[in-house]
Amino acid sequence: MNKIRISAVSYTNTKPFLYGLQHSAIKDRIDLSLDMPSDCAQKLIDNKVDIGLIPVAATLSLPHWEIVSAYCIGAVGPVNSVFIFSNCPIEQATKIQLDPESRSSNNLAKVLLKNYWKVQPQQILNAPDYAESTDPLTAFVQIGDRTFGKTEEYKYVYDLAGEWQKFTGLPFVFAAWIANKPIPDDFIKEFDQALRHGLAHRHELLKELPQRADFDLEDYLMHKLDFDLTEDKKKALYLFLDYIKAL
Ligand SMILES: C=C(O[C@@H]1C=C(C(=O)O)C=C[C@H]1O)C(=O)O
Repeated sequence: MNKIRISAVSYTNTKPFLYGLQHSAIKDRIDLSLDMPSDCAQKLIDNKVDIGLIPVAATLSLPHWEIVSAYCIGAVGPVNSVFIFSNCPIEQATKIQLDPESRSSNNLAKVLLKNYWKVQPQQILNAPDYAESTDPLTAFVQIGDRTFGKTEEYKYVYDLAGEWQKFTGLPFVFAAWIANKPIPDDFIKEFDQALRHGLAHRHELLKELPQRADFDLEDYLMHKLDFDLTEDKKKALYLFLDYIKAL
């Protein structure tokens, strides 16, 4: 049988899932690539893979999509790796630079700016200096490992999963395991078992990861990230998609 092609996120947040896949027999049934989230989405849209751990915002670009796992990259409150960094209070920012690696968080920033902070700074895609701001009125979105240890560098720091929870009272789903075609039930079952195995072995994984003085990896993988795709998270996912459509 042909292998199932899978694109997963290349950040630390996905390492528990990778640990599970690599320590399960399913590794021989998959062809796995690691990509930045925007590329996970594009590969699924272009049918270069069958399943992707894709930013949920990208489902709006798929003619057909199905959630194939009970797990996700989510958070209940602050996630500690998805931020708007700013030199001024967000209500005063005139420009917001978006992160080219993101699809969900860029949209989450847009949804919150419009509906929660009720401001409309100019949105800048692909700014040459997208990962920093020296301008007093320019803020920027940043996701993933590049944000680790960066919260001391800017005067105003907004954790977007935390802000979403203040706005809606709900958790948030950044990325979910999504297929662009029907996947055999036996594969889905084995795949989810492997992901569950990885989540159950996060302490073993943490021993393999290089520790950092400026970021609490254990707190991040054990507490800040919340991997269960609960009913509340699904509710949040569909609400988020509705907000994006209304942008
Ligand atoms: C929590 C995170 O979630 C992510 C954010 C994504 C996005 O903004 O599109 C997509 C996948 C996840 O990696 C993170 O990257 O820090």
